[in-house]
Amino acid sequence: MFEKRTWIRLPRNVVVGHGVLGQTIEAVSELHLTGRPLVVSSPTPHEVAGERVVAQFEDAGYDPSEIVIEEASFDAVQRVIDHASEIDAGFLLGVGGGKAIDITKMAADDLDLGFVSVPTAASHDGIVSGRGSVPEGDTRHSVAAEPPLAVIADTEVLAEAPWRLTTAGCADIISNYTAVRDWQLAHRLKNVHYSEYAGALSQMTAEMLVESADSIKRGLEESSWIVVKALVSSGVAMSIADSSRPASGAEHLFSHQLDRLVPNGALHGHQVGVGSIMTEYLHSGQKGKWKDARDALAAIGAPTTADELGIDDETVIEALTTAHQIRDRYTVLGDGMSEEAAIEAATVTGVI
Ligand SMILES: NC(=O)C1=CN([C@@H]2O[C@H](COP(=O)(O)OP(=O)(O)OC[C@H]3O[C@@H](n4cnc5c(N)ncnc54)[C@H](O)[C@@H]3O)[C@@H](O)[C@H]2O)C=CC1
Ligand SMILES: O=C(CO)COP(=O)(O)O
Ligand SMILES: [Zn+2]
Repeated sequence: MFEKRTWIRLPRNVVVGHGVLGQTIEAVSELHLTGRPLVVSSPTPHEVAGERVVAQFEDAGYDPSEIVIEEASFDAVQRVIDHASEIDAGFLLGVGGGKAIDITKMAADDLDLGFVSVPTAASHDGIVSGRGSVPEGDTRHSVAAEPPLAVIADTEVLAEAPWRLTTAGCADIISNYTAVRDWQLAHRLKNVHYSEYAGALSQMTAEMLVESADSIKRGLEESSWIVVKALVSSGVAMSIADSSRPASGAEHLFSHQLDRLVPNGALHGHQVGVGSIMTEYLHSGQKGKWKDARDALAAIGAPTTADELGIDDETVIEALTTAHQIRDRYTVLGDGMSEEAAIEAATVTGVI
């Protein structure tokens, strides 16, 4: 008997463009979501877009409520769950960067409520994914979460966000190259399930972004359009895989470890970008493609060195040698790098 089964959960409405934040009610009512909307955001996104979303619901006769969270943590998820239960929320909207969106999709999953993703920055590829990424103690959890029923990505809002957020989104996409290489390696060495479709989509997304590098420029709204489409595509790859594997390999483990060592350090996308220069070197050696990764990042103005991340050399080495401990995910780091090997990789690639 044929036993294979797959269940791919994707958004129904992906609304991208100039001023589409003003179409929130339309996008939501088309989904037949009922009850009180709960808008979840973090402090700046609350000012940039959250207030406007709440005002639209008020004008349309809904009875919205809002909660502002400060960080991505299980405590924050619980606060949202408690607030949603208190007000008897009917559905949730996550308005903000990766952290606010992750918290909302995890709370929505627990509450069994619909969730709408409203990114205010093109800084990460969790906009569409059905995964949540949260640190806890010495580890980093990638947990199944509620994928959005709709995405409302207003390119006017995204283009007005600080430029570094957009370059971080580009770097999160460029890191897909090494993430897929790690995934294939884990498939060959550890028989980890590999999805050809998800792997190919993730790689193609990175290729298309790199080919568009000339059009990704500060002050051009078109750039936000290009980047957010890539972020959506990368999230779809994660949804197809039902795992963050297509977009998260050793370069992400390195970044997660940096988050532990230097809380509030550099942006997620910038860290994974620098990580991918070094993990590409580990995959393909000195004459390999690590220079392509570095040049692609440099072309869009993302950091390529520890200095540009604002992180000292010792911390980079500590993160590299301990990254494999973060999570049970086999990558090119294997069972860990020696300090000498880490210094060699970081030095040859010019990261330190
Ligand atoms: N679940 C998933 O599949 C994925 C999750 N992530 C997670 O997302 C997080 C990284 O996302 P980020 O967006 O970099 O972090 P973030 O949510 O902390 O946002 C970065 C900063 O940008 C600010 N910001 C957002 N929109 C703004 C705007 N329009 N104007 C001015 N400032 C604005 C925020 O207030 C924050 O200070 C990490 O926790 C990472 O693990 C990243 C990729 C995929
Ligand atoms: O950041 C991600 C993909 O870009 C998600 O990855 P994690 O599963 O490592 O949190
Ligand atoms: Zn990422």
